[in-house]
Amino acid sequence: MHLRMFEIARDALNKTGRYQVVSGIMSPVSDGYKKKDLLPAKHRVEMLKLALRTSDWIKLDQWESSLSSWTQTAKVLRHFRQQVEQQHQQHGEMFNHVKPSPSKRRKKQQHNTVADLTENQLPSMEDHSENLVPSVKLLCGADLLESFAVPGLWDDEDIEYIVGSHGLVVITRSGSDPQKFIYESDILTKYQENIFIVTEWIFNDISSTKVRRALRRGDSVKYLLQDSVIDYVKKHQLYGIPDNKHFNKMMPSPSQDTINAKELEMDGMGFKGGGKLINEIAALEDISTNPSSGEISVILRSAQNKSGVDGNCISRHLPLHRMITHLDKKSSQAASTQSSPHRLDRKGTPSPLVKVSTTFTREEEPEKNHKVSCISDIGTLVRRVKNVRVGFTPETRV
Ligand SMILES: Nc1ncnc2c1ncn2[C@@H]1O[C@H](COP(=O)(O)OP(=O)(O)OP(=O)(O)O)[C@@H](O)[C@H]1O
Ligand SMILES: O=C(O)c1ccc[n+]([C@@H]2O[C@H](COP(=O)([O-])O)[C@@H](O)[C@H]2O)c1
Repeated sequence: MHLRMFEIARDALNKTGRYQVVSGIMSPVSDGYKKKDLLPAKHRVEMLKLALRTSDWIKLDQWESSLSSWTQTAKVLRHFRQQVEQQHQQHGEMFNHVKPSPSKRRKKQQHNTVADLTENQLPSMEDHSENLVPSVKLLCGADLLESFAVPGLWDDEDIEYIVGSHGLVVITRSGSDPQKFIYESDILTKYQENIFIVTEWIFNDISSTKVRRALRRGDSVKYLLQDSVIDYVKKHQLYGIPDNKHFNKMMPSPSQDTINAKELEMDGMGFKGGGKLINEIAALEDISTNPSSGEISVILRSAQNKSGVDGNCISRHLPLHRMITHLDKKSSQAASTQSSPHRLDRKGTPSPLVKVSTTFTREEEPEKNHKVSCISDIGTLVRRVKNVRVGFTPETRV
């Protein structure tokens, strides 16, 4: 949501026609902030780098995080203003996407020097010339605005400086009422012209605390964080994620998922990104269940290898050490016979051909791995069998 906030704010400001947002700056707090669960800046910075790879306008700035002690937000904003002014002097045109006409530009050059600008002014579309220095505003959620009222948390003069000299862009958050909060605060009411409230209608009650909690519990956070960030968290065992094989299999690498999806287009074998994928065509020969033990067996017969040890086809139990990522019934020559699991039970019915894709990760040798990580299409079959529990015992067959 920290990244979404930038997008929401940019849209809202640009739509007014009075602003053109030229850049977003993400400034991770220093380790000196000592907030509970705050990871070392080194990791937070790396995760941000990964998360920001897909943005061409939100930039990571490491100045604040590189300091050993915590810096108040007012000072951080002052720092960025100075930086923006410096950059503007050196490469003024970098902030200009819309070039005014030469006559207009001359006029602006005469009147809009850095000193002419009030500190909280952002360049409007009309005034968009190289002589306008972009202003720096603090982007926050409504809860941060409301934290201004927490006794002893913020210095009054800092609040005045932040709101009076820079300005705020506040994204609404469930449970908050920024308008009311501003109304009840004398200082905020005084500078309310500088507070831009953006009502976000696509409510998203996500919070870092909740994401960290999910990670700690080994729950999936896919689609809440970028895949690359999830991989980083896993690799470095951050946020107390369970360091055990069970967890690793319950939350397989998202990048691996992507690779598998691509690989599924092709038949054959391959190693990519640390994972080994085997696609094979097999005949679904039998599915049987044992309600008392919870055991489920699927017997597949390799369609390629017709010469079995006993002279028949090789029947293969798919043990749980395999992660069945895909059981493609569309490739079946007799897909319709699969609609009823009872039919599958009956020996002698034509064996439907299925395409099975299994994935092993390099670190996890299949022989040692006895737990199911993911069952996709076969789950439909399994759900139809009443009173069957999928067990996680080494003997269980799927
Ligand atoms: N879902 C959200 N909607 C609007 N603003 C948000 C949301 N999540 C975070 N923010 C804002 O992001 C900024 C960074 O805050 P912070 O790091 O405390 O995020 P958080 O997700 O609320 O974290 P935590 O759960 O640890 O309090 C704050 O201004 C906060 O208001
Ligand atoms: O400057 C202050 O007095 C101040 C007081 C409280 C919080 N902040 C900043 O607010 C940001 C969010 O803080 P938090 O604790 O809500 O994650 C973080 O960048 C802090 O440095 C800043």
